[in-house]
Amino acid sequence: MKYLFTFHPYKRRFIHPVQTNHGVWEIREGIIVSLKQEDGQVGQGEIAPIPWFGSETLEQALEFCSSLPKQIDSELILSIPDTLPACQFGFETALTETPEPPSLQFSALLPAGKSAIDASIPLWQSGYRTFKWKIAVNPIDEELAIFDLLVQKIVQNLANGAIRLDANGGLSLDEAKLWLETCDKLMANGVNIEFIEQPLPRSQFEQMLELSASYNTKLALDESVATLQNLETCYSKGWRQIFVIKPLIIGSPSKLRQFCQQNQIDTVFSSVFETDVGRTAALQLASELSHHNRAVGFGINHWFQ
Ligand SMILES: O=C(O)CCC(=O)c1ccccc1C(=O)O
Ligand SMILES: [Mg+2]
Repeated sequence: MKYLFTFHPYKRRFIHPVQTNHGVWEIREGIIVSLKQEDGQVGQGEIAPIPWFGSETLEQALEFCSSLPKQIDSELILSIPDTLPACQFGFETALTETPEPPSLQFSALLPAGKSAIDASIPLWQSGYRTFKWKIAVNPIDEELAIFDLLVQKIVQNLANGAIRLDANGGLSLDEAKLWLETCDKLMANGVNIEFIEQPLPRSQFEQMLELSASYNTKLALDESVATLQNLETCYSKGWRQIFVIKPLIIGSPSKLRQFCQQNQIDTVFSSVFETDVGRTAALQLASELSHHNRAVGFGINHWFQ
């Protein structure tokens, strides 16, 4: 099948810049690709790279789009190299129509620092029961003190709430142990700490593997499994706890499907602050492939001005 190919770059400013251990993120840039069939039907897909996370850059994606002829076919799309994972996702999802995904449980992302506490209240009231809080942004004693209040507010007082922490690879080994001890104690008191995400940088896989065997609190890999090749490597090296999957940057959705069907891995699907085009395709994959006891990290769909 031949398609008429066009693409449109976009740029959106966050209402509240996103703060992580990697720094402050103010503008989300990406590309919407359109594939028009001979009968006039148009399929859309989204390319939303995060270079600091291990995907290609926006420039590389733009260069790839610009290098293509006006007419392309699915054979070309299925042969996009693994060095362009966000392009693989954008083009492949534009080939197929996505039905409305069934309803999923969503996790809400709290702002870093102490504003998390106030932010959690209206989110709880609007129905969120899983919250993710970024750590390794401020000094650890400050964050431990805020965490204590956060747990009192949202998890302990109100039954059935869960909290996940995301360090974005920003902890030292000692800090990671301190967080894990803290979480283990809370868990022993009935607090639902779902997991700590990417405590150490991806260069420290072996240490994370050891930590995952030494504490009750679970660990999730995120930066370490940014692409499908990374995920396969971590799985083959013995990772059996949680894998965060960011569909828009992991690469080919058909290869992801294949991997998840062959290996019963524990997954958490997560957004990269894409538009509704990528979001719909990503949620479809999440509903097919995620374990339904884990909320998807696609909460609050109004990030942008
Ligand atoms: O996963 C979520 O709940 C929200 C999305 C999120 O945290 C995120 C979004 C963009 C880039 C990196 C990350 C991250 O998980 O580190
Ligand atoms: Mg993360």
